[in-house]
Amino acid sequence: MAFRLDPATLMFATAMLAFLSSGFSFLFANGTPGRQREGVEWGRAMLALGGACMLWFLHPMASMLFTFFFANALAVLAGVFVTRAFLRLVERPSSRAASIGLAALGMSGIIATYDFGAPRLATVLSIALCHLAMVAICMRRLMQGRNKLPLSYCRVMLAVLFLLGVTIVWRLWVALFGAGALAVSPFASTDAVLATIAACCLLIVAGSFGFFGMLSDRQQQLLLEMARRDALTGLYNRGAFFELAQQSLEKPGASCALLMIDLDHFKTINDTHGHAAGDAVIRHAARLVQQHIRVQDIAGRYGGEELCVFLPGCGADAARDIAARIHAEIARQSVRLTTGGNISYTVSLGYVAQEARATQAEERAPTLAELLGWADAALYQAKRLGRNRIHAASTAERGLAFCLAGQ
Ligand SMILES: Nc1nc2c(ncn2[C@@H]2O[C@H](COP(=O)(O)OP(=O)(O)OP(=O)(O)O)[C@@H](O)[C@H]2O)c(=O)[nH]1
Repeated sequence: MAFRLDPATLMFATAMLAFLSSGFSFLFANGTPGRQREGVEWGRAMLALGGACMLWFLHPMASMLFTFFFANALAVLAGVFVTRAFLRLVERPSSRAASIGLAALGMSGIIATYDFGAPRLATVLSIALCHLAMVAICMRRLMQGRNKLPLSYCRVMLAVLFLLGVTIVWRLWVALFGAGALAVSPFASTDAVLATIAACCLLIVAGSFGFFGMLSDRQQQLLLEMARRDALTGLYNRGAFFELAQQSLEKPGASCALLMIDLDHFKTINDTHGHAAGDAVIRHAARLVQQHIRVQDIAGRYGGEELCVFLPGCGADAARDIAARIHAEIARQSVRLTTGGNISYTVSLGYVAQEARATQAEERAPTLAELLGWADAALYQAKRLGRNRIHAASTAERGLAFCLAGQ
């Protein structure tokens, strides 16, 4: 017995699936910190797709305005929202103008048919072009952003989009060169029409699975990153700093440096301007430090008003340059308070630089605790010599820090 799906039943099932997926998308988006906008966009896409399928399903009992104009307009909107959701997912949100352009492309054929009596083929053509543009943009962006996205979900999404693209082209081909008017009706029981509705189901089920898989993975990464950051400054917290610096230190051979930065007379700033102003000063210093280091450097908040930076691959000269830049920039700038007025402040810096081990093979590599001890001893010297200065850990200070650590 030949098995054949009837388009109306398939359309009804697709509408129900889309509404279900839309509900889950909104729930998911609202339940995650920061109300994920890409989840909201996906929810809108599913709602529009469900609405379009439901209106098509109701075609025997509703007017052309609903079953043709609104239904096709919702199908176009679904494509626009899917594109917006993907672009947000890969952190390249689409502009309003681009979304309007995509919607206008899809709507042009619908308006030509409904208002100006153009053949229905114009509608099929404009919607197909709009949806093909959606598939092309989403696939391109997914390919570009695949290094940052979980590979398995990314593959699922690419496969779904590819199949969707193939069925759209097939349907367009049949509509252009196939069995005339029958081929363009969404209720024609042709293979191309059935395949298009089945591809919609695939987009809803496998597409939603892939999309939310990628979204929840990214959310997890975000939460992990937040747990490693200091809430006031956004730099790494003490634990994360130790972990990352230790990992970097374990890479064999290369030189490295460690910088300790302490705000001068910070208690006076707090006492004079209040704790909120003190917080603003710490944030300001952290921002300047972050601006003057390289991407591979690791900046952390060591405690209170003390910041630290691990500089992998940096010898003594480079470490001195970076310290000098931070020191000079902080002395040059002042913090503008929201309550009015400015605060000028200075910092003291201590650093230690460890040259590449290849040149001193006989020496044992220092541990992170030792580097921290030496940089701290250098910072103590900078404070003792009058503050607002940079001090490099000398051999004597290295010895002193060794003794203190050994006590
Ligand atoms: N506003 C604010 N103050 C903090 C924070 N953490 C630590 N402090 C304050 O920072 C001050 C540090 O004071 P001290 O250790 O005496 O250092 P200082 O006044 O900077 O003196 P020197 O370091 O010797 O120049 C203390 O009063 C702490 O209460 C913070 O997160 N926000």
